[in-house]
Amino acid sequence: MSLLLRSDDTIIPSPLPQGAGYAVVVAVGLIFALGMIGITRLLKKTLNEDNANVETFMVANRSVGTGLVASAVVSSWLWSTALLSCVLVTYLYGVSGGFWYGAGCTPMIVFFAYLGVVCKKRIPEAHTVLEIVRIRYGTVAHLVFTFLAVVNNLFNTINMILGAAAVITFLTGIHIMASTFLLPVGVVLYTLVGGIKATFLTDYIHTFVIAILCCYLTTKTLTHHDVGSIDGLYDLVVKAQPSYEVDGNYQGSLLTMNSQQGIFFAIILLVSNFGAVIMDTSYFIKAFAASPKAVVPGYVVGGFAYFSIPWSLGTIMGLAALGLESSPIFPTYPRTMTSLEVTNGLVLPYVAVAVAGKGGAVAVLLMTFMAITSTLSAQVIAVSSIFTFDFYRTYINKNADNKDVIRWSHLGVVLFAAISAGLTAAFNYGGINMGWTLYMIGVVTCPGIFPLILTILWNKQSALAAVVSAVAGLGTGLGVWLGTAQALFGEVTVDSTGQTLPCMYGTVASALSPLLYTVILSLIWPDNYDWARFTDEKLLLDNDTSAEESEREAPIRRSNKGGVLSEASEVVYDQTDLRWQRYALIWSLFSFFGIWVLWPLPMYGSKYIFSKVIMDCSVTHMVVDKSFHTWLVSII
Ligand SMILES: NC(N)=O
Repeated sequence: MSLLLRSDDTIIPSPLPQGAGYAVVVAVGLIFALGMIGITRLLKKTLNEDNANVETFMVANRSVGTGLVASAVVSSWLWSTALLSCVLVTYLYGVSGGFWYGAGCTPMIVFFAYLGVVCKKRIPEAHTVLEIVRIRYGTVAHLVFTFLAVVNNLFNTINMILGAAAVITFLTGIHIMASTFLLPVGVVLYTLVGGIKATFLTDYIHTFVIAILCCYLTTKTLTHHDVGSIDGLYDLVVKAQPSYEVDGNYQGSLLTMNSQQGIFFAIILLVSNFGAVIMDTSYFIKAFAASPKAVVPGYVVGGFAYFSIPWSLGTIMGLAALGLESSPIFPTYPRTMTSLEVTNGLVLPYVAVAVAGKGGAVAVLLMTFMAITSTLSAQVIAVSSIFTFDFYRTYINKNADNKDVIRWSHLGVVLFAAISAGLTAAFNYGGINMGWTLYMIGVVTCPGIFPLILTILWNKQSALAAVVSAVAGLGTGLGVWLGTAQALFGEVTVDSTGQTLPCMYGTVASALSPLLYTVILSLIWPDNYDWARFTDEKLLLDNDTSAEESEREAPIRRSNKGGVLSEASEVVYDQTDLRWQRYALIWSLFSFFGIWVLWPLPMYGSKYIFSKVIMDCSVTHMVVDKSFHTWLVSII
């Protein structure tokens, strides 16, 4: 990252008391857990949804509708990191930062609609994508991809907790270790009680609350007496410009898309986010949990709805931070923010406190808490599913019954939360913060992207090619990342490895080199996989209810592989769903070319500097977009 290395030891007093920190982190978490117990009981009574049945706990009987899928996609993708980082990159690079954050988060979610619908067609009874790898390629490939998937979930989770804990600590003064270890507690409780349905329901509530708080903060900023309006914000940025000449931006301007650092960040974010989504089993679980007709509209609406949140929040709050940093209302006044404060994600809380005082602090505290809990819940259930289906049921107890599997999935939830909180604490003590993980995460999360996609889409990719390309890709990415840090900065340290160029080259090498390796190996020694073989193995778990009891509760079907399926858990995929596959492909091409290429790149090429009128139009567009998407995801 090209941050000026500024430091100053003045500690900024927390705007809220420690009690508020504990109240939110512990009490709100417990309230969610209690609420979830009530909802789970209600669902069991009214809809016969029993979380003691593993198909319900893990994939919600594969019957979740479009609205919940869309809000769950937005919510599980709306990392606390995203809320903090979209403001951070606007502060660093100007208007391009917030835009690239939104644009770098949408195409992979929309593309996932395609992948999800193909998976549901080819292997409708799956719970995790790793089951698919095992059935196609066997044990070695299964272990390699399981390792890569867990690494991905771990790094994502650490990245989220690092940012959220730093912000909660600044806002309330509670010790950083307290927030690091207490944040996962409430999540574990309600996830244990509610299973994946809990994550869908809380995701809905979280998305709604976060969207309302974003509207509150951005409105409060634009109407603050030191800002006044969009024009006022523009004037503030123009006035502050001489203190913020950005290296690599056209004329150093904060108001241009022609930002070299901005586009490097855009590439890092786009590629590493493909890794974060494709290698995260929670997106596959959500696709498996959705009814076939809900996958595509759910992911497409969710992907597009997401774009407006970091774009608008990042642009308005990031520009306000630049405009107000030298004003007495800014918490760090008379000094500017240190590079550590910036990379810890404190730009958003500082500017929120500047424009809205304690109200702003409460809004950021709640937003961060809502974001971290919903995303953590998704991560926890993803790793729990790997632990249960890809470890316990595969290698320890092949004949595990429903009760065993539920017990192990609960154990997985607790273990993963504890390990990730422990590792976050270790990272913290090692001097690593959210900014560092934000930039380098793709190096470790991307090597499996192409081998995994081709496992689902290309019947010529062989087991050898999948395994070798992923492992060699990880080696290539790590080598390029560390080698570039050494070559450019003469040392391999936390500081040099967190810089933009080593992270960009490392991430791109991690993601693309496996494509080259796997295509070459598969052309030399091709596989010729028959997709029908995916359905040879029965993956659906029968529940433990006696036949007589089930007869009373739900109509019984016999699956073609002998399993007893309730009406709710029947896995259906008819040919009309091919239509959805086509739509998904069209939308994913549109999302990439529309949002990432055709819109921003001509603005980059033309070296355009935003005029006041265009700034007015842009900010109005983002506010309307955000309001519309909040409404859309809330009501469907
Ligand atoms: N959603 C992300 N990757 O910020």
